[in-house]
Amino acid sequence: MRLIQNMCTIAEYPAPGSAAAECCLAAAGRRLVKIAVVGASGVGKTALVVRFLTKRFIGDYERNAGNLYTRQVQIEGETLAIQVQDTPGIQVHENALGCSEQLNRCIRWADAVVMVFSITDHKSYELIGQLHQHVQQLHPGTRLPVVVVANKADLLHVKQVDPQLGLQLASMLGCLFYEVSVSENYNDVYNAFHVLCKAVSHKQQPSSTPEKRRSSLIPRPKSPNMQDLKRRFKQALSAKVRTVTSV
Ligand SMILES: Nc1nc2c(ncn2[C@@H]2O[C@H](COP(=O)(O)OP(=O)(O)OP(=O)(O)O)[C@@H](O)[C@H]2O)c(=O)[nH]1
Repeated sequence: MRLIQNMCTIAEYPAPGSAAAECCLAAAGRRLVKIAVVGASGVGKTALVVRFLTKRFIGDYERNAGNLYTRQVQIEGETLAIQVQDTPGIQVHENALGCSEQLNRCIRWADAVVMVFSITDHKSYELIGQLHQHVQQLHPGTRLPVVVVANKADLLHVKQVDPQLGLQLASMLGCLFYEVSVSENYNDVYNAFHVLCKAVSHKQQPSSTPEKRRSSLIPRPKSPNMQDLKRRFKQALSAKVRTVTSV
């Protein structure tokens, strides 16, 4: 995709996890948050990513081959570098997800995932449960932050999925949920990404949680005075020697 090349905050990178991309960010001294955007074809993944990165809605795109972009965000006073990986649309073959190795690599690479469906496409909604399971399988032993996004909220007249169902599904899966219209509202799009960045940032810095910070401020009990300990040890020893000699 060429349309955002003129944005100085955005750069295209050759591949997720490529040494070149990560070196750049490391050199800038930024912590890095990696987000993959996944979902069925045509649900608005590219439109969502471009809206988040440029604030603009651009109606038509080439079919996505999977592009990676980066920008900086402010999270709780810290500037983080975030990389957003747009991915090709997922197909379903006889009830099984058709995930390419390229897509699996993107999911493994990610610190967090945005799962998009369109309220105008019931099949794209049905795919979310399976997709969530697939993501968890690719990240065994960790709870990856995931946001479910119901897009095209402006197209109510051709709605096939009640957004309420999306909310129910997301809470059943333990994910956050945002209903957005990429074409009409930037703030909801921004919030969906922002909340993910925050979740990852907290995960990356477990020692800076408020509980930990608080506990480090509580004064520790003072250790017993060494001189006092030595004196008591000597006393106990000489008492024992006295007992033995008196027998
Ligand atoms: N009305 C409306 N159209 C949208 C919205 N978001 C995306 N679209 C349109 O939906 C179509 C598909 O959008 P894309 O962003 O290309 O979808 P995609 O999921 O990246 O598609 P693939 O590249 O095939 O996986 C485009 O014509 C967009 O303009 C929205 O919020 N409202």
